[in-house]
Amino acid sequence: MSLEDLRKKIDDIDSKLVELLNERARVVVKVGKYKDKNGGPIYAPHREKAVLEKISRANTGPLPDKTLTAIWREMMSGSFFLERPLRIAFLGPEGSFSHSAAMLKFGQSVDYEAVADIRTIFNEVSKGHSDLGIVPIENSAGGGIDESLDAFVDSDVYICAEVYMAIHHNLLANCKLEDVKEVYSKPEVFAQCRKWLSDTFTGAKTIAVASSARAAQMAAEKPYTAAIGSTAAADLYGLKIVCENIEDVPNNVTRFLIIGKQDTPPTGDDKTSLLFSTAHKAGALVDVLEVFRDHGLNLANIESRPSKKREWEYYFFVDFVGHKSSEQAQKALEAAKKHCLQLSVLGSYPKNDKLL
Ligand SMILES: O=C(O)C(=O)C[C@]1(C(=O)O)C=C[C@@H](O)C=C1
Repeated sequence: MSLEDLRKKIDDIDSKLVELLNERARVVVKVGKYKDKNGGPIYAPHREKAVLEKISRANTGPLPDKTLTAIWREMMSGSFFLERPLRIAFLGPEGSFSHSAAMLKFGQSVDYEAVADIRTIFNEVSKGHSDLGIVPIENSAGGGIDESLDAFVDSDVYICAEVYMAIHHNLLANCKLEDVKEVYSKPEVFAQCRKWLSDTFTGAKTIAVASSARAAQMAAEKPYTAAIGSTAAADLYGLKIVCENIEDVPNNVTRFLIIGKQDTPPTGDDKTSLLFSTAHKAGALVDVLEVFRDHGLNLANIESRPSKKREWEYYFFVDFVGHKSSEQAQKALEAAKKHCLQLSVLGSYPKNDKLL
């Protein structure tokens, strides 16, 4: 067959695909009307998981799963647009890692709201100014993100989903490496590049700012300064990539949480996040953790933060594998409460959604 014939075939298939996509979209419009009438959140993470799994199972190739997943994520972004355009708050400005994660997860057909700090994301969602927010919670090399953990303590938002994204850091500047006098970034980013920074610079000062994208904006404005950030930030703010992939650990992954005011139903493959505090007495934390062991619930993560109310009193953040609605989880939560000053479930959500 000639190239022209092959391209004619592609054109015919494309026309059929457009028709099929719009046939799906017309059903989505009906789903939107149903939700309007009967209630129910526009974003349905449990259904999204089921759709993406079904697509992978149906895929016999030659397209890789990741291509189809990206297409379907974009299609579901279009679904939001048709049902009710969603507004999603992220740690801005544009070009931050949170922005990349948000766009990979929610696509091109939603509205994004860039805010200046993580607490504002919680406030925007809490007040209903944004439907959802995306917040970094943990990095594979640097550990917990304190600002996000602390914001959960006095917020009424829930966790409705989690996503993991590989993070590559770059030194961005408009001068030579040896001329850099100041380096801007987020404290957590410095922590992820600590070895590289100490091996590379003797004189340059590191200056902490609210986000890596804000750092890039600042480095673009002041001579002989650099930022550590994404390649997207370099493009957006007109900086050169002076050194690539400077993270100390090659598999540098950040876990982000999607926060909202909605609950996510079980999928059979879920995680639950808890926040609790215990009295400052010997064995108090162990008593709580033993409850989960005794109920056969596998703990996936534990973090602590000072309560800031009384010295040496802490808030604990624990994730277990399973959904809060299961009988096993209900019993464990009842029992755990007896050992806590206060315990709240931050949310149950589908486990382990990996972004490309
Ligand atoms: O099933 C729904 O609730 C929908 O809104 C449809 C749909 C889809 O396009 O398949 C869109 C968005 C949701 O997050 C999940 C699924």
